[in-house]
Amino acid sequence: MELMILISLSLTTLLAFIFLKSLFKRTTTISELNPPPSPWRLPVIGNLHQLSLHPHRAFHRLSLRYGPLMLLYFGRVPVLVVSSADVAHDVMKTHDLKFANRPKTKAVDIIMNGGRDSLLTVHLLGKQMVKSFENVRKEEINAMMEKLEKASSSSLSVNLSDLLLNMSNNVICKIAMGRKYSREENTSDFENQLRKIMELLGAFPVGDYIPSLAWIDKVRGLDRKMEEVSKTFVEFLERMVQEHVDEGEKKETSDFVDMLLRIQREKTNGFELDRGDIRLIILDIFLGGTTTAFTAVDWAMTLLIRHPESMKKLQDEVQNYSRQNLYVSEEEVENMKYLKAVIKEALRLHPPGPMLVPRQLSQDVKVKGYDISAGTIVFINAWAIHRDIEKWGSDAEAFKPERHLGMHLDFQGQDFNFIPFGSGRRLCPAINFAVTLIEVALANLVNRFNWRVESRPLGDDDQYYLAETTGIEVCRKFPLIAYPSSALSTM
Ligand code: HEM
Repeated sequence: MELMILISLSLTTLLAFIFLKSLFKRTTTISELNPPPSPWRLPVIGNLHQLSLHPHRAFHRLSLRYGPLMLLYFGRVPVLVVSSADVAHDVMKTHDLKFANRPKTKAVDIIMNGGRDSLLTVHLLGKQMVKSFENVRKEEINAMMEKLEKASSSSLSVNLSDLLLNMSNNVICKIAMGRKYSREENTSDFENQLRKIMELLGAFPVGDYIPSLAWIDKVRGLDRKMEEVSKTFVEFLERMVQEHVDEGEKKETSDFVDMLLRIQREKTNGFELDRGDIRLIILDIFLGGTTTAFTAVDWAMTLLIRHPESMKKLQDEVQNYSRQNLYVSEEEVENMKYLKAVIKEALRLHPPGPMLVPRQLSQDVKVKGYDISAGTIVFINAWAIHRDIEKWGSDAEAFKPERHLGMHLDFQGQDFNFIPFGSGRRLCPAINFAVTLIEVALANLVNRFNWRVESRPLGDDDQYYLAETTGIEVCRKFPLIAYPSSALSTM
């Protein structure tokens, strides 16, 4: 009996020792961790109260105090904010693979069925493919020019933002699905659905960050709206894919859906695709492309109209190369150095995704001596990096296309001081697609027309013309209303 008591006492002591040892080890490991600097935070909401309607600006302000690698909490979710080229290099190059996931939010789950990564998107948006759709761009830019010509001959203003959005939407629709789904085609429901999806993907589902408050999303109808829009859009895409199947080989031209169906049939390069994959790839292309390319031209035009000396320089270059033709071709645009500098400068000051697209860390990692845990969401504040005076000089906030003339910066994210399309394995797959469209659209707008806007009655031109929307993609808050007048006849 005594022996039994002795054995059980020894066992209990041993177990207690093992338990305490592991507990002790755990606490020392946690206390040995060196997390990045963090601003103070509130118990339930974390740092959410420190964000403003323009998170890239709020993050920038905080980073001036807490440094280029800063840890915030959205509710209980850790969020890393990167605000210098040096740290961006470590995240997107040194540890690229660990930082390559995209966060799975509720919206991605419901609307995009969890989301998927596809190499095919890269293939569809590659250089050769982009070239083969030159005629589509020409047709749609000319359609926009016709409207501008009408406004010009009656001295009327135009909503240039709207025309640009319509043009780029039409280009993407035709290339992806073989036809337009625009207001003029009486298929505006497609545009509305797309807009709703973008709004919902950019919405802030409280439950994703503070699970105990998930009921708020239900009360404000967010969950229901996501389910509805997802169902309607899936039905639309399914109908559109079926139309392509029914038309089969009869069609003369081929679009992305035809190509994906062919890959599905022939299992090209071992790709196995189902209908769900095809729908998601097409949706991905719309979500990535609908507002970004138009926004870049919209900001470039805003900046040029506000800097007449740059506008004049650009018009001289374009008209010189295009020999006063009505349409400036993509071949002519190739040689226009100032045009390329203007576009880089517009993307530097107003990257359409100022914080890129969020990523999520898949494994624990050490960056610049700080420990960051798996699951942390990561924002790269490209907007702040693009305005860093250490790289860009004391005039970093100014629009000066000339600064790019002596530089060899490209859009591939090799130099982390300039990353409007991101970098590394998550680099935007549509750089060629976007830049080709932006260059040829901008060249044609300034080749054919002189532009002016009305001064604001209250003299608040800066606040008005440079005001930004909120959200992950940042466009002009107010549409660009401008007066075109013929530039070719005045030469
Ligand atoms: C000026 C125009 C554009 C800009 C500035 C831009 C920028 C970006 C950025 C910053 C990312 C995330 C990169 C990263 O995480 O490192 C991205 C991803 C993406 N972009 Fe673009 N983009 C533009 C145009 C387009 C267009 C026209 C399309 C489609 C036709 C497109 C499709 C995509 C897709 C599908 C992704 C997701 C890639 C992934 O998650 O791996 N983008 N883009």
